Amino acid sequence: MSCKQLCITLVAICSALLVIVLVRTFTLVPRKDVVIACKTADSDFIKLTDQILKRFQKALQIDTISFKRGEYNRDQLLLLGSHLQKSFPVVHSSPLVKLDIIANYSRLYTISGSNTSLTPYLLTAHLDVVPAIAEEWELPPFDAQIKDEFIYARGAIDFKQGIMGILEALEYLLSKGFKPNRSFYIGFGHDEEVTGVDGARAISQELQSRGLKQVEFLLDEGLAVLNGFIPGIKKPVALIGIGEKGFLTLKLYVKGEAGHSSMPLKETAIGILAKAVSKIEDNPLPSMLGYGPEKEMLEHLAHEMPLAARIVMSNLWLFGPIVSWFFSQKPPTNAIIRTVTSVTMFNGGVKTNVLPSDATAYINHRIHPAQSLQEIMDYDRAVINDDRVQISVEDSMVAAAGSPSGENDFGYQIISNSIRQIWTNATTAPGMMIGNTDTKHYKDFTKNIYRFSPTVMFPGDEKRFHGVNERISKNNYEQAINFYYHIIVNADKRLLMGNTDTRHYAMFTKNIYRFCPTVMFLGDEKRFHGINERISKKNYEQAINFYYHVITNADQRSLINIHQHSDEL
Ligand SMILES: CCCCCCCC/C=C\CCCCCCCC(=O)N[C@@H](CCSC)C(=O)O
Repeated sequence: MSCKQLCITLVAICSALLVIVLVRTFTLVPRKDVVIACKTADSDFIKLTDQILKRFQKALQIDTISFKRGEYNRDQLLLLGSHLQKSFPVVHSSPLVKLDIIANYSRLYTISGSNTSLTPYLLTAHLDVVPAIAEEWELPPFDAQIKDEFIYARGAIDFKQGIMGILEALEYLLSKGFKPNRSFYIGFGHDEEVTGVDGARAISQELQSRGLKQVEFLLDEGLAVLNGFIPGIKKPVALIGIGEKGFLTLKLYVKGEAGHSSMPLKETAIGILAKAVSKIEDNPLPSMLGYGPEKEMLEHLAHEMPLAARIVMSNLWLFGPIVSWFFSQKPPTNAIIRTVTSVTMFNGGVKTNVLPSDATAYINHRIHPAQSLQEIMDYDRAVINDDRVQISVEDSMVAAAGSPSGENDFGYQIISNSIRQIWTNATTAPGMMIGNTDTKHYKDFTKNIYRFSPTVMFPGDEKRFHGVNERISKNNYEQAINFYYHIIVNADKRLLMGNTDTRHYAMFTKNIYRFCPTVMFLGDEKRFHGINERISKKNYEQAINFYYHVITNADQRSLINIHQHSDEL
């Protein structure tokens, strides 16, 4: 090939790449319904009264701690149960609501809708919290004190705002006479923090034993309304978890030889294990960017970014390695692109002058959906590369596949629209839940599993999860209640409003109606988007006259003046 031909080929390749890059950059724009913003002045806005605030604080003061599987504060769970019972009298006495206490502490509410042809949906949350080291907190973790408009307490964002928010919304709706069309369930597990095997799993079994086969969608805790987490985007980004990372907890064990510390061996069990752990920390797993829900997330968000970032994010096939490097720099973004590794426990030795007879460490991986448990085990074994370190699986769960997040996916769009009614300046996008939830116990009921917590977060707040100074602002708690209010109201509809163009006009009126002047017989429904679509000449004449009457009737000042035919005037 001559130099000229080479140049022409290179220019052709670069031009083709440029065209692909630009086409992707300007065509990846997600659906954006027009939603009616929820305003504090709205007649159905639920205001954070003193009473509402006090019962939330009371719920936070009850230390429903889970320590390990089967080990949780049973008395406190019972106390929280009676607090809920007292705080929400309408919910607990409504003929539309049935409450079942499952496995002693979990709660399953069944809310009966009038239209049994609509598939019910499921809202879930958990009653338990993780322990807290009180001395490290600014304010005591189980006092729920308020400082600078924030309520500080263990469980404030994980996840008693969900428990109380859902019940506040339901209490309000029922007290206003709300009678749902669509039935729904509310499931509160009592041991989510220790895998939910006693609580959520039992709720799921109860639903199965009742013959429930399917729910329309499930909404559990999850991602949040994030400010400043995603490089290049200034406005809040509300991520709806459509997938969930798996987890793998490995136990590393080294058998040593006890003896007098004055005559040490070359290496002790602790030394051998420390080297293994150090190798694990020094060798993070590779980036999986582009192979999981994070790809969809970035493509959804690209149009919100400045041009250069938009080009990069719309074309991960080309710029993936740069983005991977960039995202690896901070823990929250690093968590979405790879399987992460945390050495969470290390034990060995009994006395300062005794050589340790053994040492144990635990490694907790959160697994990217594109990788298998086996791959991670093999990777760790190869990195440690020392047969003296025994590796066994303590606990595991495979990652959850991505739930649908398309234009017509009812659950996703209901959640997305409800978010945007509350956080009107936020953009929503599908994301990957980096922690774990109780949703694993409900996966047989639906593919439409979504994970979103109505929590507003700023950089640094991620450390409050399971850390110190967990808190929520009063305003955010009010938003959480109203978010669940809109979820319940929006999900009560048969169809997404977005199935017609009406969604683009929603800001102008609540009075939106859908009717085609078409006469149909059984079987004609297949003609829609099918074959042999047709209309009779007579029907077309009727359609013209129907619109004639719509225009002339709507021209009246009020309903009283409506006439039947112009010749009757
Ligand atoms: C670019 C996007 C970055 C994403 C940033 C995320 C910021 C933080 C948002 C949400 C954090 C979610 C983590 C909290 C998980 C809460 C639930 C929980 O703790 N579950 C337990 C379950 C134990 S059972 C194995 C868990 O350890 O995961």
